[in-house]
Amino acid sequence: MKILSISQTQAADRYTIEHEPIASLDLMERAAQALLVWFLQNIDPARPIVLLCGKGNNGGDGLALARLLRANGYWDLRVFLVDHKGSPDFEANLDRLGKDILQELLQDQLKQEHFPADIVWVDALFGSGLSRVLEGRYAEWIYQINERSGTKVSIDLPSGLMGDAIAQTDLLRVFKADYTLTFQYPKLALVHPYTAALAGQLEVLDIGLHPDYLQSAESSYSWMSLADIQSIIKPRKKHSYKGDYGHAYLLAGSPNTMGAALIAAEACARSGAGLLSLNTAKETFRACNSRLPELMLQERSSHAPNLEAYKAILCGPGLGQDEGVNSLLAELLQNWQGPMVLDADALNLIAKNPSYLEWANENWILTPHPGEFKRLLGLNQLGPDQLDLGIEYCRKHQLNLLLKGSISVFIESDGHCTFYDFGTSALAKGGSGDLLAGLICGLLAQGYTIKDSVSLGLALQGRAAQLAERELGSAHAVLSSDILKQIGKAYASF
Ligand SMILES: NC(=O)C1=CN([C@@H]2O[C@H](COP(=O)(O)OP(=O)(O)OC[C@H]3O[C@@H](n4cnc5c(N)ncnc54)[C@H](O)[C@@H]3O)[C@@H](O)[C@H]2O)[C@@H](O)CC1
Ligand SMILES: [K+]
Repeated sequence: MKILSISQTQAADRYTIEHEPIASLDLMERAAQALLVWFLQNIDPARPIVLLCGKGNNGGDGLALARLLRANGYWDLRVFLVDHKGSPDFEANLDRLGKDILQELLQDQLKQEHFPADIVWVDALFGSGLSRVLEGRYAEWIYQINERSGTKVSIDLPSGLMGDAIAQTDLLRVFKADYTLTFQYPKLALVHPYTAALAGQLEVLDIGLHPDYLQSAESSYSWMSLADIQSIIKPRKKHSYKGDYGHAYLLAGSPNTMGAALIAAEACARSGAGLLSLNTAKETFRACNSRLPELMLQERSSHAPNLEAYKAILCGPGLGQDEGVNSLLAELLQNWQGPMVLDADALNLIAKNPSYLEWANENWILTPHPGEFKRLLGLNQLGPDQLDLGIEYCRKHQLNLLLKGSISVFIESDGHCTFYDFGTSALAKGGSGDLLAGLICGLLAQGYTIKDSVSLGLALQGRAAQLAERELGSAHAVLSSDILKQIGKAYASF
């Protein structure tokens, strides 16, 4: 699914209104119906709800939703208005709403009034029409509400977030949503690593914008959903043997950090790779054999072996950064032309030796977490320009980079970005990155393309984590070892 700019978003609305055709007010009603369905599925009608409505069409959505909520049994409703005059669709919806639940939003109201702790705040102040940072009473309201408890739901965009003007965002002047219900497709600010956390959990609601516009619109950003994954998976053939599924080669582990290598190796094997060799420290062989007897072990030396037999390589998990490892890595980077995942210590060594990037090519996939990303790019902190800097880095060195996070971004060597929201909080633990790197390497070994390996790897990791969480009852308790055991069920779930 493409991610469109705000001007394209506005054009998509106009195109739909003209070509479906549909009246703008009816399109707003369709949007409100989609919002209502989400509320019916997620919010108990007994809870108190306050809707904050601006005077543009985002406020109009809020008014239309308030009317539909009321008609569907949500009785404890209040609507705060910032103005009675606004866009035509806002005013039309204002006329349709019972006056008894309307109230003017006063300057200090949110600060002074008592609101119950289980309240649901609906933010319909600003959506895609926001053109500058919030100031004055708007900034004050956002500040006051962010201090309040309750469940916070934003319509289309959290107010204060400019859909695609990331650099202009003031993080302290944005409504901090628990859920953002956005229309038709995500906007860049909802998935961008600098601002995504402000949107909370993202829900994309289909409001039937015209498919012809969406198809023809150009964008270098896209969004992948789990529904897109099934078509990627290659079935395993009955008449096949291990050689059909590729031989993966792992350069990973050292005596103190074998766990990372073993997690990556097991993930690689469970992804379906036919054969798996691990180049690691000799003194760990006994542990490797007992934990994963499927492994073929190769004693570490400071020279790379003949790599002809292998289809894909993973370097990094638990590798360490000593001189022997460094020269072995350099040799691999220089000589191997096939698909390769570079993670953890391999990234740290590249950050220390930027000249290695001269050997980079389109088969490299760097998989940094934000700390490693900072080191690779030589940044002190990650600001609003982090994605642009990542794109520049990939284009310059002609490599691919997966920036891992609660929403991960895959930047291809041509600068195209794909965003993935497949993670769960169970993955916020050591071992998750090793597991993902192993999955991607195993998929590459089986002949999946670079992009498909990344997409399927993230999907398997995310789904397996969800399944482990369900089995154990809580995200807190999930370990990488639990996630590894769910990879089979994750495959079956697509
Ligand atoms: N037919 C359509 O175009 C549809 C629009 N929809 C809704 O319409 C929204 C966009 O509506 P609008 O374009 O009216 O824009 P908004 O409702 O986001 O707000 C625009 C208003 O805010 C003012 N404004 C902008 N920045 C400001 C600032 N920093 N401080 C104070 N005022 C500021 C503008 O002058 C304008 O009056 C979408 O986000 C979505 O919620 C949906 O109803 C779906 C259909
Ligand atoms: K909003």
